[in-house]
Amino acid sequence: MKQLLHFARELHVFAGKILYLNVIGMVIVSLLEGAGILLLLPLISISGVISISNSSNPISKLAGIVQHMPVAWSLAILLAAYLLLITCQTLLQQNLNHRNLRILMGFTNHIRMETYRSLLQANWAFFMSKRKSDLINALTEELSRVVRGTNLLLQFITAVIFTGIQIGIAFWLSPSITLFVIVAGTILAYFSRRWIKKSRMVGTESTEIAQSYLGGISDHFNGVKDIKSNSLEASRIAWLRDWCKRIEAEQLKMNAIRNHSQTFYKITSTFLIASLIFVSIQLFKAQPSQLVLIILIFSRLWPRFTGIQSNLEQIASCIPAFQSILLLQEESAGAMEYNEKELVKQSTPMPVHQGISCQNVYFRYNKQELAYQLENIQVHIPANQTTAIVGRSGAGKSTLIDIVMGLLQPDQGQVCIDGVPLTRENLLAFRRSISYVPQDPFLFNGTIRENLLMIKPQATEEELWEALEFSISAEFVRRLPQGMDTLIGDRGVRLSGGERQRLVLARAILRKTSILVLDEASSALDTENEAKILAALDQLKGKMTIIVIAHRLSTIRNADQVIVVDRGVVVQNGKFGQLATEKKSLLNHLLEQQVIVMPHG
Ligand SMILES: Nc1ncnc2c1ncn2[C@@H]1O[C@H](COP(=O)(O)OP(=O)(O)OP(=O)(O)O)[C@@H](O)[C@H]1O
Repeated sequence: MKQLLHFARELHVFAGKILYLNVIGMVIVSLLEGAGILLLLPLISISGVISISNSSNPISKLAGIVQHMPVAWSLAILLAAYLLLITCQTLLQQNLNHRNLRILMGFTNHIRMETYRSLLQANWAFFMSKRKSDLINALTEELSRVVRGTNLLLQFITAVIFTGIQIGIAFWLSPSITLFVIVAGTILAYFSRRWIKKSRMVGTESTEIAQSYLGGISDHFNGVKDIKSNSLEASRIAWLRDWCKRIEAEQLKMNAIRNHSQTFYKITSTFLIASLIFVSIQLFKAQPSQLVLIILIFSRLWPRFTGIQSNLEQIASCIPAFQSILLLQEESAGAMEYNEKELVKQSTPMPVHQGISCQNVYFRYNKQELAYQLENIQVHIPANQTTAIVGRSGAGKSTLIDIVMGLLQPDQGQVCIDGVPLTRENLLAFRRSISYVPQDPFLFNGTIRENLLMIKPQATEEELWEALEFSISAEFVRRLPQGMDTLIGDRGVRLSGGERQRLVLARAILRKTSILVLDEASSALDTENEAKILAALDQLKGKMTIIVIAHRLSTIRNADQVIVVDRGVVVQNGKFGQLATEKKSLLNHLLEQQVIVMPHG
């Protein structure tokens, strides 16, 4: 219940005054409904079905109001009052429904935004520890369950208010009978606890099942080429068949819980009404009119009461979704790289005058393991020069770049920019001065123009073409049927690997940052285009700090500095010409093989 209370509190903080107004509205609606029921009594009395005695109980008083009027008059007055009450109640109810929906949408959008914002502000290590599909599941399926849960919570509040007021009216009419029903209702609530508990357990299972579905489906579409070319269809079908069995079992279990509880509620309700009538007549000697009214009230009240029970069950099944969203928010807040204030404070890129240095940097991915992926790294990357990082596959090149960009935090040692340690105080400003071209470039499912403008929304047509020319993309873009407005498909699938890389380079150039980081960015290019890009990058020499993970001999020839990494340690560092002549060195060995390193994946 802790999580539910937390969300109820959040709902309270978010909606504040509107929530109170709605609660007042609900009280009025329930009072109107109660009054409508009370009006039925004088009507019954006029009709002569039941005669109201002249005793002093509230029912007799109510019936007495109209007893002395002519029948036609009293009937007309009562019916008009009844009509007015019901009209007011319906209109107010309609208005409340609309306001409740606004609270619901506003609140769930608030949770959505908060969760997404905290995810965006989380560090890279957090994302490496999470399954992508689990995060997607949280932002889609789990959030929609939170919407449902919030809706149920609002319904629950309404039901509790309605029931409370109707119990109040019933108490006014007959305290003893009402007390009897409250005791019976409490016993019913006590026994229904196990269904609430069971619903919650099945709800946890639903979260896991939804996660495994999304995980499996995204694995499928990420690896569809592998599946097709390696004939793995049968194993995928087997996976889906297993999943279908799980979801079927889960749904049946949920339905069984609902069926059992509903059957229990129905039978006990009937038993209770029967006992109520028996007790009223035999023990409390109730008047027929009082009995009719009590039955009237409770025949309306009971469905609400049992409604509250099933409402609680459904809320319980949504609690795991609340929990997982809350956990995600907590985890991402714990991994927060920067907050809103820092985002505003560090909005301008940080200039780098002397360079970036790693001082005694140690790093390991798994903090429980003894082995480090990077050990005692001491390197200086001078500003406005080109630094190439080389080494065998798995040597630690990408990890080193991630440390340099402040994506990963060293376990020991530090990264300094112009001698100033890279901390939360300057991380964002430093990151704003970097353009990064990864191994697997990220392109949106949109047009080439949209993909470029995403980086710099106010870029002019001239600037866009300039960036495309620089990255040797202008020619192929011109040849496309809609030029820059051509749709490039999911992650740019309609383009070749080399075209994708060149576009991402154009995007990086468009940002006009002072640091350009290329992680094996030219691997998918043919020799001719690679030569052109290298020539273009050469023009940037002295104007930009370029860090490149190099896989080909050609890439590092023009570098001002080469850093050779092996098994997490820097084994050589210096000018290419000098390092290449060192006999029996790793660089020499790699050069002899003509390929610096085979890219992984
Ligand atoms: N997320 C991770 N969790 C645990 N270990 C990791 C993770 N990423 C990389 N490693 C390990 O860290 C080491 C260095 O990996 P890294 O990706 O930095 O190598 P690399 O030199 O860039 O390789 P390649 O040239 O193949 O891309 C490898 O042993 C790798 O298995």
